[in-house]
Order: sequence, then C-alpha cells, then structure tokens
Amino acid sequence: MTAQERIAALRKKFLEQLPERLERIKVLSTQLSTTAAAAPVLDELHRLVHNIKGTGRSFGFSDLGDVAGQVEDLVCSLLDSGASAPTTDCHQLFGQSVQVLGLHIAALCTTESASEYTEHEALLLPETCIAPLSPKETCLVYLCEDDELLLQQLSIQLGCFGYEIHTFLSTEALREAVRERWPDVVLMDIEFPEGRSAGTSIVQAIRQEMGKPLPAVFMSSHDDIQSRLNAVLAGGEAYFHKPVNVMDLVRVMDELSNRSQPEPYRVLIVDDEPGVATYHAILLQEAGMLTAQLTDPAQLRNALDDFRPDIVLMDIYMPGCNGRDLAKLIRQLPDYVGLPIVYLSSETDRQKLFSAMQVGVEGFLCKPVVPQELVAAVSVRADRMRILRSRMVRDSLTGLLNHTAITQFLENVLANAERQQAELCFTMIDIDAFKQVNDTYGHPVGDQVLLALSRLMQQRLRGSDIVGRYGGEEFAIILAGASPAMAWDIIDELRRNFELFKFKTPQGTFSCTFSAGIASCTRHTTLTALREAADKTLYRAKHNGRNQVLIEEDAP
Ligand SMILES: Nc1nc2c(ncn2[C@@H]2O[C@H](COP(=O)(O)OP(=O)(O)OP(=O)(O)O)[C@@H](O)[C@H]2O)c(=O)[nH]1
Repeated sequence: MTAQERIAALRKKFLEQLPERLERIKVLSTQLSTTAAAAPVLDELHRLVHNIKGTGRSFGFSDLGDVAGQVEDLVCSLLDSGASAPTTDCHQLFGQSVQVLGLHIAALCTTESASEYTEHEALLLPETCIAPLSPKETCLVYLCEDDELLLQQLSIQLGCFGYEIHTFLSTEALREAVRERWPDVVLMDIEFPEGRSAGTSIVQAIRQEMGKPLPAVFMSSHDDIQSRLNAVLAGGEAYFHKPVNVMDLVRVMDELSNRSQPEPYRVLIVDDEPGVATYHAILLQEAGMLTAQLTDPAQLRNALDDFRPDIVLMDIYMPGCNGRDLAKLIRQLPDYVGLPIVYLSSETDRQKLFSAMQVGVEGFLCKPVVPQELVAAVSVRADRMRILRSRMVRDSLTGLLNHTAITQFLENVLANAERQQAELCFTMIDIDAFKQVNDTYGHPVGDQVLLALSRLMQQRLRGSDIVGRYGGEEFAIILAGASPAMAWDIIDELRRNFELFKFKTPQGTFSCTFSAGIASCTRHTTLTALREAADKTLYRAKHNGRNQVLIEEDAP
C-alpha cells in the first residue's frame, strides 16, 4: 500500500467512526442535565470533541474541526467555571451545538464517502521531502591552511577516513583548483598572511565568480562573534575553533558530502487517537524515519526503554492522564532528561499551552500540522539529540563508544545472550609498543594510528558488532552471536589488515600491530568475569610475543 492509500484508509475509518462518537457525545450531554457530578462527564466530552477537532483538521475536514471546536469551547467554559451541574440555559445551548455537530457529521458522511484520496494531496509530503539521497563513495576535500604542519597533520588524519584530500597553503592556489575541479567540501582556515578574514573572503569571492555556493567548513583560532558571523555570511556550514577535533570535522564533512547514511531518526508518537497517530507516523516514515506509536500511556516506560526514541511527539489530552503529566514523568527519569518532547495537539489556548510547556517541553506543533513542517520540526530536534547523545557516549578522538558506553552495552547484550542462550564474545585489543610510536614520531602521529585502527574496525566489522575505545590504546569489541572460532577469524583478519597499514611521517614510514584476547560468555556469565578473562588472554598474547589473537582456552 502506498502512503497515499494508507492515509486515505485512515481518513475513511475516521469518517466511519464519527456517528459512533456522536452517539457517545449525545449520551454524555443527556447525562449532563441529570448528574450532580458533571466534571467526569465534561472531561470525557472534552476529549471526544477535542479529538474530533484535531483529527478532523488533520485529515483535511477543517469545517468539521471548526464546529467541533465550538462545542469544545462550550465544554471548556463549563469546566473552567467549575459548574457541578450546568444551568438549563447552558444545557440548551450545549444541546444546540451538539445538534449542529450532528448535522455536520451527517452531511459529511454522505458527501465524503464517495470522494477519492487524490483530492487530499495536502495531507502528504511533497516528493522532495521523501527521496533519501544515496551516499557517495568518494569525497573530494580541499583543505586550505597556511600552517604547513597543521595542514599535513589534518590531511593525514582525514585521509584515514577515506577522503580524497587536496592541500593548499594559499587562498589563490585554492581558487585555481576550484576553477579546475569542483570539490565536495572545502575545509578552510580563516586567517592568512593577506588578512585576518582572507579565508571567508575567498569563499565568498568563489561563490560570486562561479555562481553557486561552495560547501565550506571554517576553522580558526579566533572565537569572536564577528569571525563567526563572517563565516556564516560566507555560507559556512560549520565553524570550528582550533584546535579542531577531527571526529567533529568528520561528522560535519560526512553530512555535507552526503557520505554518511545516518541511522533513521526514531520518533515515539503518544496519542490516544490511533488514526491520527498513524497518519503522523506515515508522514515521518515517508521521510525515512522509524516510528513507534503508543496509545496507552501506561506503556510509556517500556516504549522509551525498548524503542529508544530520539524525540517524543505527544498529544496533550488523553484518558487517565494528560501530556503535561507524561512529559513531567519523562523529565523525572534520569535517562531521559534531555529527550526532546514536542506536543502535537489542536489546543490553541495560550494559557493552557504555556502551562503544558513549563514542564520542560521543547515545542508545540498545532494540528493540523503541515506535513513538511512536521518533518522539519522533528528532524532538527532529533538531529540535535543525536549530536548531544553522541558527545556523551562517543570518544572524542576516534568516534567509537567510550568506556562507559561500551560497558553499558556489554551489560545489556550479556543479559540478552543469557536470556536467548546465544553466543557472545568479548575481545580486548591493545596496540603493540605504542609508547615507542609516541616517543619516536610524536603524540599527533600516535593519534593517527589510533584513528586508523578505529576506522578499520568500523569499516570491517559487521553492523551488529559493537566497538569501543576502552582506554588509551586499548579497544573493546563485542561480537554478539559469534562463537570463539568465528570471533578469532574476524579479529585475526583485522589484525592482518592493520599490519599492512603504512604510516608516513617526516621522520619515515612505519607500521603497527596489535594483540587481542577473546573470551566467551559460555564460560563467563558476569560482566566482570568476561572482562577479566579477555584482559588476561590479551596479556598472554602480549607475553607470547605480540601481534597475535588468542582465545581464552587457547592461552597457554
Ligand atoms: N598518541 C596517543 N597516545 C596515547 C593515548 N592514550 C594513551 N596513549 C599512550 O599509549 C602508551 C601506552 O603504552 P604502554 O601501556 O607502556 O604499552 P605499549 O608501549 O603499547 O606496549 P605493549 O602494550 O606492552 O605492547 C603510552 O605511551 C600512552 O601515553 C592517546 O590518546 N594518544
């Protein structure tokens, strides 16, 4: 089924359910005149008409939304006045408005049942929002920097990440090269001998000369607002204050050159109206995102833990609790204090919105939301969440999981493996004689070796394998579902690849090796025991002469 057909089916279902909802509204409005405790009746009425308003508008029935909105206003005024039982006048007025709603629904069900979904294209995303771009194989980077040492160092480090790097010591040389061949990204220093802002000026000049924007990333030793503003005015996509963190550069350059294929954003939609939740889910899925829907707030904690969303879209009015309470609950869970929450509701009362936002909610989208706006609002927040999360769990030099994160992962996968009686191997890797590399070639060259091994591991290991930087020159790999023999094959191939790497430095060319120890969960069921076993096996591999991979049971 296409997205258009799925949305048409949801729309049809909503129409079919309207008479039933109307009946319930009528029953409740009769109860209003007889009951002494009007509050629970009014609460349910409010939810019913509020949902018809919001869902109706979301599915393109704006008149129905308006009529339901008028009934909602009446319910709200009764709720706000705290009336235990409405007066006869109030009740009459309310009855009339329900009647108008009934007439509207009857007319809509007759006229709309014959109409086709093609009339409702506004409910869909435009084509341009849908097609995900395919990642590029190579990426041509022009690196322009007048500090020759830094130029060389960055060039080697970025080279480890598979970029085709061309280096330029002057802005004029860069200009010439751009005329010859257009790059995917320009990585640009700002201050050159000809001026404090020569870098931004040249990018602007190239843009004007060539008539198209040059994807530029600036780096500078200046961190003042004027320098940053100049970079923005020159069309800079990012600005890094020196010393530059290579992993941050790589992340931005991968995005700019469309080389990275990021994991789809994960969006949790909490809404008691399954139809409208599914409609929003379809729009987000069409834009390449993963969605989970939750209609029962009681399942919220499980949904957060299992689905691990990057953002939560939340309705405000739900049975049993409201969005404000749920948002507050999320904020009180230490793991989710930073999780973006956005209300998606048809509430327009500013006072109520303000109160709902006060619990630490990032934003508000009004139903009916324009499809592109929904996608844009979700993407921008989910992206920021990803960056923040990545800073917390990733090592800043290599971009691999840090010690805390890999330990956490190991704990989870170990528990999973035990539950499912599955195999799992934990491997510790340590670069051989690394101190000597640092002592001979300097710390920056040592960093390049760490980067190269990290990159190799990311490229060669399976998506299901988890890699982390355990400490200085120590790495950890979790191979879920692998027997010790399978793990050995994988790690030993990595070892053979790594020793082929040639590191070129002004002091000469050298290569490096590593040693590894593998331990299996079939012998050790606790985190500590597994780690210790891998560590001891690694120590034996070192003791045995280095540049080798040992499985625990092989160890002499
Ligand atoms: N360049 C660089 N060096 C680091 C980093 N973290 C730790 N190191 C260095 O890694 C070296 C580790 O040395 P040792 O533990 O003595 O071991 P080794 O020289 O690798 O010898 P074996 O492990 O016995 O083969 C030390 O010199 C640390 O300074 C880092 O982030 N960058």
